[in-house]
Amino acid sequence: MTIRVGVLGAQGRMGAEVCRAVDAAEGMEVVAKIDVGDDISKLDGAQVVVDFTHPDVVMDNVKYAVEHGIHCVVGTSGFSAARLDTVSEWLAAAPEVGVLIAPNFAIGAVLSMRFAEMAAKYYESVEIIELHHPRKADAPSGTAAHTARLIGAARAAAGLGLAPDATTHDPDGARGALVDDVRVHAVRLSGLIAHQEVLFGGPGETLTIRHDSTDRNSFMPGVVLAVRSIVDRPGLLVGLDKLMDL
Ligand SMILES: NC(=O)C1=CN([C@@H]2O[C@H](COP(=O)(O)OP(=O)(O)OC[C@H]3O[C@@H](n4cnc5c(N)ncnc54)[C@H](O)[C@@H]3O)[C@@H](O)[C@H]2O)C=CC1
Ligand SMILES: O=C(O)C1=N[C@H](C(=O)O)C[C@H](O)C1
Repeated sequence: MTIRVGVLGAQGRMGAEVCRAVDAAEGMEVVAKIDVGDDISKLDGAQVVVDFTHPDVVMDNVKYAVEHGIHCVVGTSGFSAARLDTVSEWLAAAPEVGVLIAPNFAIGAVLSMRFAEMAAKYYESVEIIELHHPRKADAPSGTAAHTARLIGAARAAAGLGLAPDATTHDPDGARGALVDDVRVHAVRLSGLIAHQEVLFGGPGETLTIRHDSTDRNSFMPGVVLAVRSIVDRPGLLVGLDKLMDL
C-alpha cells in the first residue's frame, strides 16, 4: 500500500526537498503540498504529514494533524519540554496516531548526538558550537538544544554540574547561551548549511565531535525512514535514533 503524504512548508528549503524525496521513494507519494495561504484541510486525504515550517506555527499544525488522525513527522525546530508535554496530551486523546519529532534527520548528526551523550560523563568541560546558514530563524538550533539536554542529563547523572569557568565579566554575552548547564554558541554564516561541534575537555586532552551537513539531501534518508516507520508507531517519539538500530 502506498503511503499518502502531505507536506507542510512545501515551498521552503526543506519542504521542497522532501516533496522530491518522497515522490522518488518506493511505496509513498505526496498527495498535498501546503504552504502559507493554503487551506490546511488539503491534508485530509493524507496518512502522514511531514512538517518543515516555523517554530511559531508548528504546534497548530501538529494539533490539526493529531485531531484528524494523521501521523506526523516533524523536522521543525523549537520543541521545548513543555511543547513535548502538550503533544503528549493531544495524543492521549488519539492513541492510534504516531508523532515523531526529530531535531535532526541526518544520520551523522544522530550518531554525533549519541556519541556526545556517551562522552559527557568523562569530561569536566563541554561547550557546543552550532553553525548554520544566515536565513535560519531560530537560535540555538534544535539540534544544539537537544544535544545540550542529552549532555546535561548525562552530566547530572554523573554528579557533574556547570563546567569550570572563571569568567566574572561578560557584558556582551560572549560566553554564549546556557542550555541545561551547557554553553551553546550560534554562528550564522553565508556558505554554511548545518554544522555542529561538541567540544569536551579534561586534564591534558580535548575531544571534538563534529558533524557537517553540506547539502540538504543529507536529511532525506532520515525523513523517508520516518515516514515509512511512523504509520506503525503510535505515540510520541523524540529523535530519529528511536527508529534506528543504534
Ligand atoms: N530536523 C531537521 O533535520 C531539520 C530541521 N529544519 C528545520 O525546519 C524548519 C524549516 O526550515 P527551512 O526549510 O530551512 O525553512 P524555510 O523558511 O525555507 O521554509 C519554511 C516554509 O514553511 C512555510 N510556512 C510557514 N508557515 C506555514 C504554515 N502555517 N503552513 C504551511 N507552511 C508554512 C514558509 O512559507 C516556508 O516556505 C526550521 O525550523 C528548521 O530549523 C531544517 C533542516 C533540517
Ligand atoms: O534550520 C536549519 O537549517 C536546520 N535546522 C535544524 C536545527 O535547528 O537543528 C536541523 C539542522 O541543524 C538544520
